Amino acid sequence: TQSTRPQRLLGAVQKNATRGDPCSVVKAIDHFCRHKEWAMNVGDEKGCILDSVVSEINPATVLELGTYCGYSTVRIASRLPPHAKLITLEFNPDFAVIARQVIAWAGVEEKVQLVEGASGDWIPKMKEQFGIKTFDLVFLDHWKDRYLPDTKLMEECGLLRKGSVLLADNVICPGTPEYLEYVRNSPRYESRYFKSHLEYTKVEDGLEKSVFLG
Ligand SMILES: O=C(NCc1cccc(CNc2ccc3[nH]ncc3c2)c1)c1cc(-c2ccc(F)cc2)cc(O)c1O
Ligand SMILES: [Mg+2]
Repeated sequence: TQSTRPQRLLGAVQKNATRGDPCSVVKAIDHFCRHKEWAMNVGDEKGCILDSVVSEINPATVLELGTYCGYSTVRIASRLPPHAKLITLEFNPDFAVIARQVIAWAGVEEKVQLVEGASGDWIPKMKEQFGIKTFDLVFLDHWKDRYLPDTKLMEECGLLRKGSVLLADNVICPGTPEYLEYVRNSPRYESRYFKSHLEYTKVEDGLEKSVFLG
């Protein structure tokens, strides 16, 4: 039977990356997606912006919405301080199966909790299920029409504190117009656009970094 693109991406990691070396996992995925098959990872160019935001915040608690194959999960987890926790939500079970193996190959599973399900169901349960008070960083990379409703839900559930950072992928391509309008016009956020390109292409895309002001 035919393999899926995530399965072929995992194969490239197992063939070309060194177990326990997150950087080699990231490089193997980028090489595969640039030279073999495009895939919707945040990619190397936007990934460097993600890295700098993570290093700047040095977060103790991170929420990632949209794991896919675990590429950004590995990038973030490999930069977290000891005892920091990254919770990553994935709705698609086939993606989750692959992501767990990519995360394990990179050797960052200690810092990562992959939860299968939808953001709308899990965000209200974060505090009771995982003992989370607030998130220092949220990386939004799931269904683009969920960015705004989930941001409002996180506000309502008290998961954001003064200084919490939202970092949103794909605000240009595929685009998240309602989300952008909200964070750029709300007095409760200080928002900034980091211009870049759609992963592995010359098409414009970028990340929006929005600090919650409380
Ligand atoms: O759409 C995108 N990603 C989201 C996505 C997509 C499919 C499935 C899932 C299922 N995972 C999922 C769902 C709901 C969820 N709720 N909570 C967790 C959670 C997890 C998620 C995307 C697309 C493009 C793109 C494609 C084509 C093109 F031409 C240009 C650009 C580039 C990207 O960087 C992208 O990130
Ligand atoms: Mg994305």
